[in-house]
Amino acid sequence: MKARMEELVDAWDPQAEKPGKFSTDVKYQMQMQGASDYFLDSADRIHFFIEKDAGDEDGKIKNSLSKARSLNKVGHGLHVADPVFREYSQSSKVADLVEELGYRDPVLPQSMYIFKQPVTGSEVTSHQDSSFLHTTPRPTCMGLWLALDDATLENGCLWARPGSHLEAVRRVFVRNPEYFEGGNRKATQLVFENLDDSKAPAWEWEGKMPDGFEAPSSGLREKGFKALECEAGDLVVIHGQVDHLSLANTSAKPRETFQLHLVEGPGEGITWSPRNWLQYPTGKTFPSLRPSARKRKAEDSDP
Ligand SMILES: O=C(O)CCC(=O)C(=O)O
Ligand SMILES: [Fe+2]
Repeated sequence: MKARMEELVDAWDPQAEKPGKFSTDVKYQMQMQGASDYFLDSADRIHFFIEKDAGDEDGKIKNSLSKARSLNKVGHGLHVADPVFREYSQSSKVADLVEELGYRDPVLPQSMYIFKQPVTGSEVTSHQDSSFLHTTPRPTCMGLWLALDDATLENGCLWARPGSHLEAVRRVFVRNPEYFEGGNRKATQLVFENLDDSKAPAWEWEGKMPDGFEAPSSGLREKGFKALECEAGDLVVIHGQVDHLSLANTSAKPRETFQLHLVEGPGEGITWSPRNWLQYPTGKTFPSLRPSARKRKAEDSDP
């Protein structure tokens, strides 16, 4: 996967494509990423997003940085658009695991390759994945987070808050009806909508890390987070309601990961929210991880 990503980055022409910037800082997300069609169009494609500090005003990569070192992540369709990532994402190994975890008609809406660059890799603020990949009548999102390097306290490993999987989804990140239905082109394209803020920790609503970025480890532990250090090749399974985050990588070591997100599909009476930021082009559906669907596909392509 690392070797394949190097090839994809080599072939990427930032001048031609004008990379999007990515940050989980809420205000920034509304202004910059929310204003980017490149982000909205990335669902079934391979799009490149640079760190917010890696670009100038028009999104051009600063001269001091190579394109490879500027990247925050690549998404959100590696699992459909690239053969190497597709092979892993739609493998029996992944499908069997997901089935064992109780999914009956799982589909794969999204994948991401996160770089968390040495020294410049920024934090991912605390969130529940079901805010970004929402289903009704109940949330069904699950993340499969694969470490491609050892992930430690030093280079920005994951942190999660045990027990938070029992809490409600507090907000959803949706396409703004004012923009998409009301035709207000001055409105932001994406907005957070509150579902249940009764139990939300104050720091979440301020769009901050629980600790305000200072003395991270102790602040996080006080708020109930635990570090999930792991080795390259480990897979962390993240329930869609679990609060999780990662801190900036201030070390010289890389921390690359490949993430898959799945939800339960229509066979189980579950509907992908038409308001989710991520929507496939008309006529296309998310790839299925259901064993029967995968078997049929393998037979179809068997010469
Ligand atoms: O890799 C990270 O730092 C965070 C990733 C994440 O939030 C996810 O995979 O859901
Ligand atoms: Fe996440």
